[in-house]
This record gives sequence, C-alpha cells and structure tokens, in this order.
Amino acid sequence: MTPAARVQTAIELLDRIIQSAQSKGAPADRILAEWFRNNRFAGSKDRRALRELVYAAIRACGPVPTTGRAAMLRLAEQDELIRAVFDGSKYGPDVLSEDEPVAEDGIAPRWLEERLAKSEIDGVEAEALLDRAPLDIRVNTLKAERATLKLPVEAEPTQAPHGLRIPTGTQVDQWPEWREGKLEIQDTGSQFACLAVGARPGETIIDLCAGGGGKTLALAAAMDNLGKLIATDTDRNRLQALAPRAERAGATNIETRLLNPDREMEVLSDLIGRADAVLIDAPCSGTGTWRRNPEARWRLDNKELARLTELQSRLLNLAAGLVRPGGRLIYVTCSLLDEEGASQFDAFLSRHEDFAASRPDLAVGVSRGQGTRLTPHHDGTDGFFIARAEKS
Ligand SMILES: C[S@@+](CC[C@H](N)C(=O)[O-])C[C@H]1O[C@@H](n2cnc3c(N)ncnc32)[C@H](O)[C@@H]1O
Repeated sequence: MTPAARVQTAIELLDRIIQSAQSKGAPADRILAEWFRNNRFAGSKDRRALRELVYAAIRACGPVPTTGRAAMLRLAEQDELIRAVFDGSKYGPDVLSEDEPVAEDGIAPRWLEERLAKSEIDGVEAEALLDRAPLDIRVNTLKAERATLKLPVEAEPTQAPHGLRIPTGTQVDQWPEWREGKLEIQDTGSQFACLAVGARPGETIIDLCAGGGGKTLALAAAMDNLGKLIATDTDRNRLQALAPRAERAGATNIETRLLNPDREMEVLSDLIGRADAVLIDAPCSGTGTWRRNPEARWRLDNKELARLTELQSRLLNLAAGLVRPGGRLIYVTCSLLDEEGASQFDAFLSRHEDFAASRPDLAVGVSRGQGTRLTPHHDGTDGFFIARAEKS
C-alpha cells in the first residue's frame, strides 16, 4: 500500500470506529482485526502502519470526532508527512478543501475532562492517560521465580515483587515460557491490586468480579494453591476463559461460579459470613486504562457512568455480607474518577459501620480518600483505585 492509501484506509477504519463507539458496538481492536482478516493484500508492514495511524489519530482527538477524515486531519496538524498525502492521488484521500472540519484535540470529551479535573486528574496527570502503555508480566510463583526465570528478551524488574517490564509489542504468547504457564501478562497496577488482598495459603477468598481470571491467577499463586478460591462473574464467556488459563498456570484451587445479574446471592448463600477476603474488581468506566483503549473515552456517557456507580455500590453491599467477622473486603476499580473510587468507598463505609478502612501498604500510589490511587503519570501503571476494609 502507498502511504496515501494507508492514510485513506485508516480514515475509513476511523469512520467505523467512531460509529461503533457511539452505538456501543465492537471495539477498535476488533474492527481492525476483522479488516485485516478480510483484506489479505495488506501485508504485515501495512497492518502495523495502519494500526499506528488509527491509534495515533484516536489519541490526537479529545471529543468524539464527526468523521474519520476530521480525526486524521487533527493528526495531520502534528505530522507534515500525513498532511502531504491529502493530494488526490490514486487510492489516497481527496485533496483538502477550504475550511475543512478538523476534530478537536484534548484528553477526552469535555464533560469527562471536567469530571477528571474534579478528581484532580488534570495537566500532566491527564496527558499521561493517553501515553502508550508498557508491557508488564507477572512471574507465576507456582511455576517459576523472577530471579531465575530466563526469557528471550531483556526484562526489567518492576516495583511489584513478581513483575517484569519487557519491550512493548513482544509476542509473549509465542514463548515456551508462556505456554508452560511461567508468566502472565498483567499490568503492574493490577499486580498491586492483587497484593492488596494479602491472600494467604489456606484462606477462603472470593474474587467476585473475576472476569477471565487475571487477578484470580495471581491470588491462586499467593495462596500457593492451598485453601478455597471462588471466582465468580455474570459473564459466562469471560468466566469460561479461566479454566484453560488456570490449567496452564498450574492453579488448582479455583472454583468458578456463574452469577445471575441482580440475583448474585442465589449461588453464594453457602459463603455468607464465611470469606476471609472478598475482592471486588468492579465493573467501571475504565478511565485508568485509556492508554490501552483510547477510544473508550468516546463510549462513556453520563447514563453509563450512573449505571456503573450504582452497580459498584450494590456489589460492595453484596460483598460485605460474604466477609466473615475479622475478614477483609478489597475494592478495586481501574477508574480515576472519585465517584467510582474514593467517594464510592466512603459511601460504603458510611453505610456499613461494621467495616473500618485499612489502607493497604503498597510500594506505589498516593492516598486518595481512604484508599490508594495509582496513575499512569505517578506510577507508570494503569490508573487504579485500591481500598481495603476490615469487618469487626
Ligand atoms: C474489571 S472487570 C474484571 C477483570 C478481572 N478481575 C481481571 O482481573 O481480569 C469487571 C467484571 O465484572 C463483571 N460483572 C459485571 N456485573 C457483575 C455482577 N453483578 N456480579 C459479578 N460480576 C459482575 C464483568 O462481567 C467483568 O468481567
């Protein structure tokens, strides 16, 4: 593909991505993967260039652009080489006309920028939300040790005790070490969220929003496979992904339970007041993970945010009933908005006088309300709010 054809194709892909974000359809990654599958003429260099162009254009725009062309023109303001291909050549974008609309720059749609600023995410903190994310792995202590694990690339230890940072773009899943379950791809912030649980061998721990089990696997390793680890979620597909991952990781103490939305307690009644720890890795706006999903900024609206905060509050209440006296509840979101973090947790504590905050002692983050907040700027991790409370 010529450089001009790449830019025009990226514009068409951006059109689809914008439309899909507004109708809450497929994410950008899936739209790209599908296009690559259906257009085999695009070789690996073309695919890489298209991906770069599309994501750079998404990052360059704050509010939702009206068209893919307007988004690309925003990127062209920063890159003369892109601007130069708007020359009407074959397969390339049409020649620029007078007063063509250019998408607005910024961090996010304005309403969301304001919400972030209220949570003291502005200036360099806000800018870092759109950086490129590093690639971090967690060494699985059920099968290996960080100090002795040999890898095909240079790896830097992170602040997390079992964490390593490797070059972005590394195809980790092609490595024998990955197939043998010696490591998992896991952001450092996420590894610290697991450490906040303080999981110990022999305990009964519930991972209430386990999804595909990223955190469950870290908990199983911390428990050394001893004790009961119950992984639950309302999403059957995500939960089903856990079994093969657990098998690969050699995690043998995990039991999965599929929950019915709004009737979660039906399959958890035997655990009421029994868990040593309950982790709520709650569904959230994901404002802390825009480095990986920059177009997620265009999917969020006030209604969705209200639905999420209500669900978080309900899950906190539900989890409270599962914790045994003396046990702990750990609340985590990958959001940097206080309504999903510090304020949500304050509200929980004021509803439940039998719980007292006990801030986890982590090597990263800064205090936010009664918990800890990690940010891409301060910690180089995804953004997280992590809080813990003990039941009297
Ligand atoms: C942030 S994700 C969890 C990610 C996962 N813990 C990990 O580390 O890979 C939130 C999860 O909450 C689940 N969820 C949504 N509503 C729920 C509910 N009512 N009860 C339990 N889980 C729910 C979603 O399906 C999603 O998998």
